[in-house]
Amino acid sequence: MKIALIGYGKMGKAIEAIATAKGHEIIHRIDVNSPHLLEKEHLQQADVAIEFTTPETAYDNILKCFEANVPVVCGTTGWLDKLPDIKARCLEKHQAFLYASNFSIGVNIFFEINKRLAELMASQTQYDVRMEEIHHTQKKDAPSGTAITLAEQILERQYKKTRWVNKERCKPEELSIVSKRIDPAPGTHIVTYASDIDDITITHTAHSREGFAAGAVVAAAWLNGKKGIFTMKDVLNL
Ligand SMILES: NC(=O)c1ccc[n+]([C@@H]2O[C@H](COP(=O)([O-])OP(=O)(O)OC[C@H]3O[C@@H](n4cnc5c(N)ncnc54)[C@H](O)[C@@H]3O)[C@@H](O)[C@H]2O)c1
Ligand SMILES: O=C(O)C1=N[C@H](C(=O)O)CCC1
Repeated sequence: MKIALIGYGKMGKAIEAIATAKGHEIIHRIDVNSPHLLEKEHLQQADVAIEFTTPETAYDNILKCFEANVPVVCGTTGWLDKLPDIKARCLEKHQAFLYASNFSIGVNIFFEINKRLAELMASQTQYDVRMEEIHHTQKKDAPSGTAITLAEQILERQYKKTRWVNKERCKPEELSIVSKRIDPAPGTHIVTYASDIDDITITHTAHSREGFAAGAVVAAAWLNGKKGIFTMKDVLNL
């Protein structure tokens, strides 16, 4: 599979290592210094594009992939206000798009556990739910995309909570997400249900970026040749 890497930072480099080891070919490494490689004539040489850049650049990069008729796997977080628009344009232009706030298999299983736990706790009103996420200090967005996914899963099932907030002290109807930035944390997510009697805590701790990168490569191989909008649930059959 010929891959165009859009974003050649920490994730781009981790993806390159895994994709190359699996026998895939990286035909473009695109970053802020090589914007010309985002032109159609270059992008269309790839079977699939993998986009890990910045909250400010993901939207335009994805549209360029659609213009070049290249399936795109995107892991950039912090731009989700534009996701409905990207999905509409993907369908309108008959393209292929797969977004995940977190590509690791472990986190995608954690998402399923989080949903089930939220369902079980919905009627246990003696517990109050809160969240914490810990990442490295270079991270641009807060809360993390993964934390937002977890929070939305809880909000869909916990009738006591009406919205998430990115602070510790909040109203009873708000779901607190505390963001900590500590090097070199690749990504830790903690969901706690606390009561006077006991606490239930679920935690996912990434030990490196390998899981995110490996998941993105699996997703890219899966998306190659398909049309439509997909998630990691489709890839992993969860
Ligand atoms: N979904 C996941 O599993 C997952 C995992 C880790 C990180 N992320 C997200 O991926 C994104 C990138 O993370 P990172 O740690 O690699 O960041 P990074 O800062 O190390 O790298 C970002 C790269 O994007 C490049 N870039 C900036 N503007 C660009 C543009 N217009 N076109 C092409 N490239 C451009 C930069 O040159 C840099 O190489 C972040 O949003 C992060 O939150 C997602
Ligand atoms: O390093 C990052 O940045 C990460 N971003 C994703 C998020 O925002 O959830 C996934 C974990 C690592």
